[in-house]
Amino acid sequence: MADLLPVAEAQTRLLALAPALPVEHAPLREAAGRWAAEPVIARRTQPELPLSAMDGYAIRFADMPGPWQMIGESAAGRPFAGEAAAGQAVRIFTGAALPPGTDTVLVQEEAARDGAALMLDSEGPAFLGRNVREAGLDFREGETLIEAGQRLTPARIAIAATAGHATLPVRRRIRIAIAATGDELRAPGEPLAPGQLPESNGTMLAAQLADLPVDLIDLGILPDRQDILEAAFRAIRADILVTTGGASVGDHDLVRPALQAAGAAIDFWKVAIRPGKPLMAGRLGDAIVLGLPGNPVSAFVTATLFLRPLIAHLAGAAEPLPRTVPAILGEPLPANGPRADYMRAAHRDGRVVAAAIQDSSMLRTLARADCLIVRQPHAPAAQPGNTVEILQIA
Ligand SMILES: Nc1nc2c(c(=O)[nH]1)N[C@H]1C(S)=C(S)[C@@H](COP(=O)(O)OP(=O)(O)OC[C@H]3O[C@@H](n4cnc5c(N)ncnc54)[C@H](O)[C@@H]3O)O[C@H]1N2
Ligand code: MOO
Repeated sequence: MADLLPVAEAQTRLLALAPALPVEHAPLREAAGRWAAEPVIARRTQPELPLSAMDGYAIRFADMPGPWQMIGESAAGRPFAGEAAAGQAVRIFTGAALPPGTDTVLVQEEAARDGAALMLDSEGPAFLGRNVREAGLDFREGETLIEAGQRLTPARIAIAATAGHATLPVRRRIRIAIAATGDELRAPGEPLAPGQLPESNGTMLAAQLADLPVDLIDLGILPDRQDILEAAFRAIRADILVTTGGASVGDHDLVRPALQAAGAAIDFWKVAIRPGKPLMAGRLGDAIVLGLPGNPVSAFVTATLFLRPLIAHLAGAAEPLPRTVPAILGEPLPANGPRADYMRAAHRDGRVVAAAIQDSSMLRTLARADCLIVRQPHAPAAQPGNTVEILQIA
């Protein structure tokens, strides 16, 4: 197994092939799901003024227990114009600015009204500042709200909007060409002659990348012909070329020779991983090439561990690799061999159980799985109740 590259080393070498893509300023809705290319700094303080957290009455706490004289109203976006003096109160609503002279909000459920007179109907606010959101409670102008390399999640898009940004700095979108290879493949739904098979890897990969900032170039199904593969690879104008199939050692596994004939420099081929051993990576002109194995489960696992991280890295992610989480094993596992194993598994009664058959051609076990149990090379046998690391996939 000396010729098989450990998974972590292969990931490091793949990411090292990636250039730094240019930064652009994308409108917030287009920036969502991408990664901040620079820190995002607050351009304003939130809230800018003390605001009421409840519907009720703005009062001075020193006037407790009342009564008060009502002098006006403050609503969100329509603040009270004047200032409250001792003994005065202002009707106020959630999100409205606290009128000058007041410091506390009496919620309306604890108050009684008689015309312009306001009285307590229970104990009232317990302390000065009750039900008031102080200026700067959320954040202050100049504070860093999002670090460079963090993903622009829905919450981070919202805070950027609140902080005064209409656009955010992100790496430009990534152009990715996907080619399935194999004479036996036909587009999904097409009639099949004996020995033919519906193409599924291209569709699966597109689905696996649906949440990433990529523009797909679909090269469709390429035949097992080195000259045709080479011509197709030469014509690529993309940041990443992904192929599936033809990566192994058979007479019809022509992706590597075709890439080399097209001028590609292969950085590595074959990784100590199951499934997915014949994975290859390299450069073809300006493009990074990733050759995934053809077995559907192998393509899925290597896309999870290599293709998605490569895209995240190009897109500016500080932490592009998928993160495992601990889980409790429900059934025993045998000792592992020399390759890291990513076993299709599912949660059952709060524990994870690996599928009985781990064949890399079987989409049914993959479709039933909600996680992959990660077994390090030479991991000893594991028993129910042991903690294992998993990658969530559904
Ligand atoms: N003598 C050896 N044989 C094999 C080795 C080896 O080391 N020595 N490695 C095995 C491993 S591990 C894998 S994984 C496979 C993958 O090889 P390839 O990348 O060359 O894959 P293909 O032979 O082209 O296809 C494998 C299998 O998957 C089906 N397939 C391919 N593409 C698609 C697609 N786009 N959609 C659906 N199904 C696809 C294809 O029909 C084959 O059944 O090699 C082992 N062999
Ligand atoms: O390692 Mo290959 O990916 O199963 O069968």
